[in-house]
Amino acid sequence: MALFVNHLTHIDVSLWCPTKGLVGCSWQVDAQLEGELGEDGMLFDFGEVKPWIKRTLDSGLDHTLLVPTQAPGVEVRECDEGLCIRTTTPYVMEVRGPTEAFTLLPWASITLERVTQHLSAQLTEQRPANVERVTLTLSDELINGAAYGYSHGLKRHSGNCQRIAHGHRSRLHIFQEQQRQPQLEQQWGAWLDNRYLLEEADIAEHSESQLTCRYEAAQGSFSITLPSERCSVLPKPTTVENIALWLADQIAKQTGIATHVYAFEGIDKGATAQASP
Ligand SMILES: Nc1nc2c(c(=O)[nH]1)N=C([C@H](O)[C@H](O)COP(=O)(O)OP(=O)(O)OP(=O)(O)O)CN2
Repeated sequence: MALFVNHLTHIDVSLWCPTKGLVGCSWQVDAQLEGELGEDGMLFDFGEVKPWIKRTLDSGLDHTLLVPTQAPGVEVRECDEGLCIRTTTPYVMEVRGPTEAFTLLPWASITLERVTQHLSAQLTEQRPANVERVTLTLSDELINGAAYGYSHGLKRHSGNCQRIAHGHRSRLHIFQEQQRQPQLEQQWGAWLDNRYLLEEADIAEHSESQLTCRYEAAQGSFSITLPSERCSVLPKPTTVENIALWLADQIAKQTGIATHVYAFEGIDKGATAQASP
């Protein structure tokens, strides 16, 4: 007997890719549970499936930086903040933060298949009575048009969004004169893809080649150093509201036309803002 729950939740993470560097991802989570029926005729109450799986993901891998510890040039060590991750390929990066802000995975690269198996095994190990096996399916949102992955951290967020390197993969909709602008969407989506977005006030060091962003948050001290060309600096916190406002403003100035932006933060949510040149 098997029970399924589709669209159970989303996972928003950043991962270190040996070819692309820091990549923001959002994955949809579907779940299947196999086992025996209890006396109540149920395998596991639907009302409990979702909170149980969501709780496990939220307190584990969600909103962390996934680090493939066997990837070339990746070094992990303990530091005053908790953990220090250093990379060399494809670029030099250093991230420091509390241990729970990272998920260390003993692999050469992070793939959706490996993460899916890892989480399914973890949930199966912690399964409730009646349940014999839990199988998750993780998938990227199907996006017919422009999309971009980005990484950031929100130091004032009371939850796990304060972690300095978590990310999202997001749609981008741009309207001018009430019409979608697919060319502008592609252009800005490509420019934003795999960027690190940060608030100007959090810049600790900035040279032509490297930028360090550092802040204190409720969970601890965080810092990230990476190539300046990979970063975009916003005047305010990198909430999706401010990203929408910032993009609308930049695009209106670039094109000289009033612009309306729908910025998504991962799957199915976001903010909208308008700006005039
Ligand atoms: N109004 C806003 N609220 C939040 C923002 C924001 O920009 N504007 N941003 C965040 C974080 O960046 C966070 O990464 C969003 O993650 P989310 O998946 O929404 O967080 P939850 O775990 O609470 O939601 P799920 O149901 O698990 O997807 C937070 N808030």
